[in-house]
Amino acid sequence: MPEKTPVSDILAGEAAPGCAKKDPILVADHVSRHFGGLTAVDVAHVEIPRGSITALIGPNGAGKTTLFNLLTGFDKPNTGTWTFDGQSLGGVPAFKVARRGMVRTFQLTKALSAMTVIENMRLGATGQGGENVFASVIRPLWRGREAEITEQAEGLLARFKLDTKRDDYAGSLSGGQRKLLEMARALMTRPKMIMLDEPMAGVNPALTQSLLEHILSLKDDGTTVLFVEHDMHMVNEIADWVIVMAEGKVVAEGPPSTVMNDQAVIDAYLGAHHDVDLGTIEGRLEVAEEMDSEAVREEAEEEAEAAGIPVEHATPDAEATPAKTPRKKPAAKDEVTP
Ligand SMILES: Nc1ncnc2c1ncn2[C@@H]1O[C@H](COP(=O)(O)OP(=O)(O)OP(=O)(O)O)[C@@H](O)[C@H]1O
Repeated sequence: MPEKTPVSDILAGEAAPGCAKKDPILVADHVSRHFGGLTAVDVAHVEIPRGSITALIGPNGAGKTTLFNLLTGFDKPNTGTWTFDGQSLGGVPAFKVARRGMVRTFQLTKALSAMTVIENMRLGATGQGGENVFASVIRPLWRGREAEITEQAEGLLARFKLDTKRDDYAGSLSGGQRKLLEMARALMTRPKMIMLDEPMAGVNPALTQSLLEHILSLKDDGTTVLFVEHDMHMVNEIADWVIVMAEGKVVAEGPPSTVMNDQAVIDAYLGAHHDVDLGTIEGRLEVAEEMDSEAVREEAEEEAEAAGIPVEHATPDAEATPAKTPRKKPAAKDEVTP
């Protein structure tokens, strides 16, 4: 398994929102997207380091998925320019973005679930997300390349241990197997950079380690990985670099060990928990658990001690829910856990 990339290999100067990288594969400037009166994304500048694993984190509604959609050509920005591997990509449609080496994964749609695993893989060769299945099937790219595409697909299925599922309907796969299929089909275009949208959502905890290893193996192959994830344990475990968004902007950047204790990050998460009573120690501990943040946890525990409240009392289910276990986002409705 690859070691974490040292910060000195990633960073060109000081770690700060929008900071320069030594070898960025993606550089974006003034990217904004408005939905009516709502500003979903308003990123002044961001750089993604080549050959590393970068996590994009932030509270719900921070704009992470919208930014993914913009950069990969699945949505159009109101303003902004960006380059990928030195080439301008603004305004380039999604399937061409994929051919230039940048792909994103998609949760399996109904149409894709009704196709077999191998058909999904063949479709991945077109760089389509799955919304326009029938148009992509007839793309001229197919002609004369079917045997080659099938061979490549079978190789990837073997790598992701899905070869025994080759002719099963994708909809019959477990949550973890679906995530592997999403990753495998994205690799059909042999991308330089892969963008994973919540790779851990809906995955049985027993399969998370194997999924993490598959993601690390992408880096081992020299592929740049950018992923959106709410599972902070995963972020700590595999990310070399973390970019934090809140209210459409990049609010912090750095290696996982420092970002989780950054005041701007803590504020962004705390501010997002309107449903949690942050005036209580229980509320603070709940947020600490979600962020996997020692700093927030220690602060809340100190407060509990000062107030003479035993921490076990402040967290009645502390034993049932170990502090290091982050809360998971619920699985998508159509996902079946193994
Ligand atoms: N097509 C759309 N039409 C209107 N508003 C949208 C649309 N897509 C996203 N938004 C809004 O833009 C904001 C950013 O959403 P986005 O899904 O990018 O956030 P996110 O950080 O990915 O959130 P989550 O972690 O919950 O997936 C939200 O307020 C969302 O409601």
